[in-house]
Amino acid sequence: MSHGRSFPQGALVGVLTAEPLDRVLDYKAPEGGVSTGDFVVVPLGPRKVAGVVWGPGEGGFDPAKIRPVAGLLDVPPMRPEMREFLTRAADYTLTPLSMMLRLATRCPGLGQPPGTRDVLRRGQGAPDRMTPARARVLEVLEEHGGAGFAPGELSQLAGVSSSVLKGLEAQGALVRVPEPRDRPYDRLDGSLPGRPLSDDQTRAAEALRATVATRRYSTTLLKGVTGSGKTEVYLEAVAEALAQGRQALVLLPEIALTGAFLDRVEERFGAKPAEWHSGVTQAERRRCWNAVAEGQAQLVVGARSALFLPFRDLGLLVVDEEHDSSYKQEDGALYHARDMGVLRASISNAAVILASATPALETWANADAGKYARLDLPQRFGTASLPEMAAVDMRTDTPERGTWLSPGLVEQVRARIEAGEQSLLFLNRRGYAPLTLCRACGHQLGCTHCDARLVEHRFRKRLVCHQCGDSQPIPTDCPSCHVEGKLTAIGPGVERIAEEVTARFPDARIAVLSSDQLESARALKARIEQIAAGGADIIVGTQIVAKGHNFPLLTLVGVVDADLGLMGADLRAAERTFQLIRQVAGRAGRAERPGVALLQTYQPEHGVIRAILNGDEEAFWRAEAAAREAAGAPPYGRMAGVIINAPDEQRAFGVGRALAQNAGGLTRLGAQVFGPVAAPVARVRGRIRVRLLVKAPRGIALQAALAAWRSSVQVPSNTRVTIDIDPQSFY
Ligand SMILES: Nc1ncnc2c1ncn2[C@@H]1O[C@H](COP(=O)(O)OP(=O)(O)OP(=O)(O)O)[C@@H](O)[C@H]1O
Ligand SMILES: [Zn+2]
Repeated sequence: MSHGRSFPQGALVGVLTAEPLDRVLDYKAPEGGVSTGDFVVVPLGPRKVAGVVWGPGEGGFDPAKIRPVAGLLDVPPMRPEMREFLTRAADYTLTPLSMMLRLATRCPGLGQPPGTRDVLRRGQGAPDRMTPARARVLEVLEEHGGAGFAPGELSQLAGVSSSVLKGLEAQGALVRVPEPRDRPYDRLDGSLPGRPLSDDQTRAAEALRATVATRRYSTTLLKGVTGSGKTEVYLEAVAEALAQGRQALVLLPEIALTGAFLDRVEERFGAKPAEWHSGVTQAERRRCWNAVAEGQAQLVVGARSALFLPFRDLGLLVVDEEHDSSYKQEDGALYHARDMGVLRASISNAAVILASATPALETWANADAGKYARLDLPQRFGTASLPEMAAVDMRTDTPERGTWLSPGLVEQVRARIEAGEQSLLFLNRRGYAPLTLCRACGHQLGCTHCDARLVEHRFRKRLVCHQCGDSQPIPTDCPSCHVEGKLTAIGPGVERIAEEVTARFPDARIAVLSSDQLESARALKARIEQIAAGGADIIVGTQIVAKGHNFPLLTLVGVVDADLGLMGADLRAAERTFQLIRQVAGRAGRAERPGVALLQTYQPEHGVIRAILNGDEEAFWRAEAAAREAAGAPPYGRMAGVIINAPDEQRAFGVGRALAQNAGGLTRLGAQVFGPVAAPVARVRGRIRVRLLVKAPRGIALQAALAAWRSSVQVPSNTRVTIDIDPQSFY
């Protein structure tokens, strides 16, 4: 029956698939007809692939050759808002629509009926003997807190063959049980009372609730100093969305933060929300995707890709720590989750809350210009006060040779240990040493595939390339001159700071927190909870510790190298340094005991260091905004990066020069084109990278001009041209 379907059987329809074709393909509607938005299966060559009916077919092909749609998938149709969002996001980021659709259909087993499926769980039995492979399987189960896994997923996660699982199953250490797919989520109760709020918090919470209650699009910057209780406040806006019967999405920049957030949601609304990020199982993803589509999931906490979930009625989007650079997706579809989130919300009539203690300059400027509303929480919650901040002048308070901590900072750490308080030493550099050098010939150890130095990781006993991830054992003799025993580690990474601290305070309990420790989200959460409960005296960490954690006993933050971020020529060097150091300093003194943050620097008179210390944030943003405006830089001008990736230099520069010569369409609009030049990291995984940079005034149709520009140049098949709109990184 074709009743209610807009395309009756045989009608020509356009179907978008996630295959890399970059166009909508024509098919004939099947028996019963289809409507725009329906999820379908279509034949493509010899295969069958999933797709979405995008509208009427284009026609113009031999009708006899057009094949019919093979079937409909049992999934709620894609809503018009979602189609509009994908289209506009694709246009904005110059990404093929098919790639956007792929982001929006990342549901394992899309359209398969719920029913049950067999999963493996931990059983009562013990293995007869423990092998490393068996131990890994049990560890994975342990880490996921008793969740069941499809056998294939479990063997993949544990990196073991299916025979290992069979062995464990035979001994009863694993049991196979049927599990219903897509169990509904527990109801969140928005009417439960929250914690009593301070006056500032109440004011902000009421204003946010009001924006949600309008059921119209708006964006509000919630700027609150570290520890002011932004989470507590935006949970009130979530309560309002729940009261309205609409869905809410909270984006967090780091999986390690979701654990604490889930607990707070449970405490506030009586149940846990849905989760969407790389740390959840396939079954959980599927459950989340389907429950979001059906409107059964009321609240989702997730990583940036959660923006592409099929919400039935999104009423609120919160982007927590909105300044965080991890919201920019840096490969595949290059999009910024904050900006695309605002787009998505404006299409769905949803309210947006951008929460941060140190907003992105873009956000600050949008609030300053009145495009976004702004709410401030100027004080920490309760009796806690903001940490006192001071510089350690490394020119006079110089560390001993081969060490990195100044005598002044060491004394402060000692005092904290004696008082039973915690210290955090922050250095945004993973590994043991950023450079390994041969003292005999001066050779620096580099990656064979990339333009990058190898970084020593003593913990893993390997040299690692941070560009491509390749690693090798640490050699004993120099690969260039073959002299033995002359390879020397130069400069510190967190592991080296931990080594120094261990030598100075042999009795202290030291915790190293770095993103490369390959821990599962659950293990990391447990470690963070343990530290928060007082399980460490000294924490040594990279930027992973700067974000949003609450360590009540922490009263000292030492920034090992405050100058580190200031050296690059990056457009955002000042902004990033300011945000990172103020964030990490904000970990100190969050409970009753007051905190101190000490910045080791060789240039205490540097403008950015002074701004960080004196805490006059508005003055900093205003100065930074003025400098950007004078330079025509974002957000006052627009930028697009062009990255050409080719097997050799000739081809890369060939395409680059052709682009530069064809730039008339852009320059006529007032844009400037710089390059081609070899990228700062000119070789990655053996391929050559060349860049161009486009600077344009605001208010021109930049994307259209860029698209025309890109297609005006012949690109050899093994060469890729990527356009990065509003680039965040320039490597
Ligand atoms: N109204 C309140 N009642 C009780 N405790 C509160 C209240 N508001 C905040 N807190 C507590 O204060 C601490 C800081 O709150 P929260 O983590 O929300 O701050 P934040 O502004 O997000 O900080 P940051 O930007 O540093 O992540 C938390 O331990 C939180 O539980
Ligand atoms: Zn490499």
